[in-house]
Amino acid sequence: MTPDTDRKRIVIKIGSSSLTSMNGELSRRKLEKIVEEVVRLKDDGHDVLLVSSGAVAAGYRKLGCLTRPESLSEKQAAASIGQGLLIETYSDLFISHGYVASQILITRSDFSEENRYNNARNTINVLLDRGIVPIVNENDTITMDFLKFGDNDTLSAKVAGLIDADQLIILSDIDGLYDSDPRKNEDAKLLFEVNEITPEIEASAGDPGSAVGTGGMKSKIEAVKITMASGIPSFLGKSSTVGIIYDAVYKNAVGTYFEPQEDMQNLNQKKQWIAFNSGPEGEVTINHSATEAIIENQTSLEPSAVHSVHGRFRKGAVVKIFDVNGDEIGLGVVNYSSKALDQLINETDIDLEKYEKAAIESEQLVCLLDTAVPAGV
Ligand SMILES: Nc1ncnc2c1ncn2[C@@H]1O[C@H](COP(=O)(O)OP(=O)(O)O)[C@@H](O)[C@H]1O
Ligand SMILES: N[C@@H](CCC(=O)OP(=O)(O)O)C(=O)O
Repeated sequence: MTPDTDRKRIVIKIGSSSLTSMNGELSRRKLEKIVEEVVRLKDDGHDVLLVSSGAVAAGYRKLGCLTRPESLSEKQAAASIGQGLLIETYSDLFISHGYVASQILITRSDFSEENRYNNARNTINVLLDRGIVPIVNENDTITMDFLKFGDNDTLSAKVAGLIDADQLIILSDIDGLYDSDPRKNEDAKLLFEVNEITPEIEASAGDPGSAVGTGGMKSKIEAVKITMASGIPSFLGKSSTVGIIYDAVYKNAVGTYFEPQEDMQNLNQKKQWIAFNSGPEGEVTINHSATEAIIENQTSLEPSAVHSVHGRFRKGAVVKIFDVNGDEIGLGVVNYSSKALDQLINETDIDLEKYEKAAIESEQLVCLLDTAVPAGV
């Protein structure tokens, strides 16, 4: 057991290609290998959470499909068969090593509601504190296409942020990020360390490499953008490399390490939720003089900063914030409903100072936004 200071929270994302054999069936041998490495980390005293794909891959043949289905309802039906098989296999394997696994199925709408987001964190904290290995997947069987995370890369980054993980390890069928898609360029070079997701890196990331993969390198880069902004180091490596998970934690693995720089954004949990999980309900355009406050200082704004209001939103909703040129400058939690704000800016005879004083006296919130996050973090 490591001393408590060395105890890390590790999120490991395992893609479909890392769990299936050549014919697309779930491979017990591959799961065994992953579980053995997780057990080594658990024995060292670390907390480990798995984000595991594989439900569709494990279920589609039993549904009677010869190849991974294209239609949403067939994928959902396949996941309904496969998710059970997946967890049963993991659970058996962990129990044989003396550990207990649990299943958590999440939809995007669970994360877009702040209370449910916080509740998910509390549940996972209890499980980790008691030594359980939570296994997370998207709740594929019920999620509508347009409401899906869609790929587990992004889900794993959001889960890493949710539980304030120390590291995210993404396992795939490739040994890291290359400077161009290796299927298209045989001279592509493996990048061992990345400190910033530049436009060149984004452009180098291509689609999935296998019939069972979903997100490809594109979604892995989207995921790493989230962990970078949250100050969480990430690693991308090849699942079939012996010892890869264990070695990645101790920085001995071959692959790509994504190391956030100290001067990068390090969003607290509230801001992470606003930036990556909330669904903005409306839009607010703010005056020129107020834009700096958001971009530079991420400070709150007073209602007098509002130029115009678009759409309907409730008090406490997340809204997109635009400058008067129509450029999106950030997101924020608004302390007024759209109706109240409309009234404030359209009532020409309103004495804002008096209004705000009265609001303070009656203990109402006076700032327009209580938390703001600049665009593009
Ligand atoms: N720049 C790149 N570097 C590495 N792999 C890339 C790149 N661009 C595209 N790919 C492809 O992304 C694939 C991994 O994504 P995916 O098939 O979705 O795997 P998984 O099922 O593990 O999530 C690789 O096999 C590779 O072919
Ligand atoms: N939730 C889906 C996985 C979707 C997904 O992201 O797959 P992959 O690109 O293989 O990690 C499943 O369990 O089949």
